Amino acid sequence: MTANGGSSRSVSASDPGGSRSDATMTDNAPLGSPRVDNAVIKSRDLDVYYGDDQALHGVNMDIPERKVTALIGPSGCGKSTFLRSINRMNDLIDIARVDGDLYFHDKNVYDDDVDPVALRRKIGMVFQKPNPFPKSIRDNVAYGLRVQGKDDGDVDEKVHTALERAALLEEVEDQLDSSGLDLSGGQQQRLCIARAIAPDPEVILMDEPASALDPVATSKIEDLIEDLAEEYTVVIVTHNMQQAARISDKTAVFLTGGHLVEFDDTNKIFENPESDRVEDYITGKFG
Ligand SMILES: Nc1ncnc2c1ncn2[C@@H]1O[C@H](COP(=O)(O)OP(=O)(O)OP(=O)(O)O)[C@@H](O)[C@H]1O
Repeated sequence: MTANGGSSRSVSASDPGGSRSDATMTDNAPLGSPRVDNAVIKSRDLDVYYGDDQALHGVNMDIPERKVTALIGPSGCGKSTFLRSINRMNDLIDIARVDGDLYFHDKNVYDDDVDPVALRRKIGMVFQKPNPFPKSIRDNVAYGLRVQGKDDGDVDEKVHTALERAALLEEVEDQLDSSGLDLSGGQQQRLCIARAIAPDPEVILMDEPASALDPVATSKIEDLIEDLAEEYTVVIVTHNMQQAARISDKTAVFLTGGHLVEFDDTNKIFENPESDRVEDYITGKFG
């Protein structure tokens, strides 16, 4: 896959159309319980390359609906690469190439007829550093609606609803026309979350959303993520294992070289992982 839209993904011989609804997990499945009943996203033998370097190796994973799934592992193991492959943000990296399959509701997002922009309407993203626009609070959230073509009807009502869902409304209700840049870091991140949820996506991808925040702001974001999972499917990359243990339902552990080693209920991963290497990582023997 390249930024200019050319897809170089390979298509398996057993699946010449590039799409299959059964999405059977292969022998390459990680340890643990990688299959879930209510999966919204399924990756099957997903490889990602940057030029000649392979960043992900045959990732097989089911992501359950309306739960928080945490992606953890040491630096450079491919967590962000996997996250970005879900809504094809890797398309924006010239040298990135994807092999294998990534299903969203049983549709392979790498099929030729999938429009990545439309896909990102359904699968929104929040980044590590809060990145509000130099616009008013109202316009920051309304921008999310405009970009997604959902600025028909009552924009103000939608802005209010998104700010409320992002647990920010009470703090900014009287200053909707002030700049988003005047908010604290934690408020800016909740503003970005409001912008992401305003168009009402199904899935929210979060790449270390609290790593730039102080403990109080982090705690608010963690509470918010747990609340969001009542309505949305949340996938979060975090370096903070306590955070993963606190807020996630499922945890995927990637280890060096871009391998998904174990996937299971979060309690199981933190209390009784199957892999010795995962146990060593969880207990801080390497990081
Ligand atoms: N845009 C890029 N161009 C080239 N190589 C990249 C790019 N992004 C990531 N990589 C490489 O892919 C591998 C996985 O990186 P990735 O950022 O996905 O890991 P990560 O687990 O999220 O790391 P971290 O925890 O440090 O953010 C690394 O070797 C990295 O150097």
